[in-house]
Amino acid sequence: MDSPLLPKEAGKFVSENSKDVSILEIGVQKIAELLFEKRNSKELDATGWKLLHDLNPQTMSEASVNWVFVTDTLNFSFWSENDDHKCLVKYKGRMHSGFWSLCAAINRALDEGIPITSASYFANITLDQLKYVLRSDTDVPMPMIEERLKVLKEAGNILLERFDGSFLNCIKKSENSAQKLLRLVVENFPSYRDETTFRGKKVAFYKRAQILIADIWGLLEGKGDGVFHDMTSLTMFADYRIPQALVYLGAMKYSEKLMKKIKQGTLFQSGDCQEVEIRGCSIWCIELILHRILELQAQRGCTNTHINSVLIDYYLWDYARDHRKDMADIPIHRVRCIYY
Ligand SMILES: Nc1nc2c(c(CN[C@H]3C=C[C@H](O)[C@@H]3O)cn2[C@@H]2O[C@H](COP(=O)(O)O)[C@@H](O)[C@H]2O)c(=O)[nH]1
Repeated sequence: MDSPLLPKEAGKFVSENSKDVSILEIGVQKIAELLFEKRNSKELDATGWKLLHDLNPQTMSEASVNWVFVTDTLNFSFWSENDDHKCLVKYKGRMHSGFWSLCAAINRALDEGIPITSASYFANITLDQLKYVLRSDTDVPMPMIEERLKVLKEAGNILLERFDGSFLNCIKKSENSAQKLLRLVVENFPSYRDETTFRGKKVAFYKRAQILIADIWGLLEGKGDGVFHDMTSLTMFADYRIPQALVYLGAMKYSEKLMKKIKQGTLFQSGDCQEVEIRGCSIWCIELILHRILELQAQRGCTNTHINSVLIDYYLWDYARDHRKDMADIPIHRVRCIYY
């Protein structure tokens, strides 16, 4: 079977053949200038992963690496039909929603003495135990609990059988290459194989596999086992938040027909043509933004920055979370799948 186009090439191919999603140069330029001004801030630095997000582990350890692996194995589909009625998890006095509700639930379980990040535990976890770990503090449960159980147990058993129960052993096999680690993850863990076909070509977005590598890089601050000499080969992570931010900021545009479907709350299927166009154009849009930032740096003689698509993604994702209300009239596209 022919191997798929990897995310960067996939994004380029999709954007060149997209009918309902387009990239707007003026918005690309605007975001590039916004981020250029922030080039030396913590928001655009690997250390921001811990400094800006207190639910993320704050210590570099094997346990923290496995925390990242469990969290990114479950890092998908948190949206609810009604945004005013959704899963919330209370942790240390604060309510958390979406992706952060998952992190809060993992930390709550660990505080309760449940070894949720130990492969020997989560490889054999029962549905009732997982429901307890991920329990909501509202009457709306976290979506897709059955799928979460399946992918978590599968990942736990593979980690025990092939990597002696620790994701750190998988990282060590990558020889400090993000691309090698990407291959190891998608070859060994089926739930990370975020691949589809578009206009007759196999394309891969690998959203959870790439964010897993990026989160390890962030946790380890790009040091020691977290040194990846090819971090710039990773793309943004094609989820449902970044497209919303790109449309809101004027860097991407949906056709009238597509925007109408999204505003009606249409449930798209993973792999639908328009869903692939949204994800693929998001990837390519961020690549164009990165290219513009590098041009601005060259024009203005700034050479010391280390910007890449991962840091642009992290910034825009946090931006989308912080501007949820401002973006209310740009709804997310709805999909239920295990990939994002
Ligand atoms: N592109 C991109 N997608 C991301 C993330 C993250 C979490 N990363 C944070 C953790 C440490 C880093 O510093 C990041 O701040 C989650 N997601 C995706 O978003 C969706 C959840 O959205 P909501 O329902 O609003 O929570 C869902 O598809 C989830 O898979 C990211 O960073 N980039």
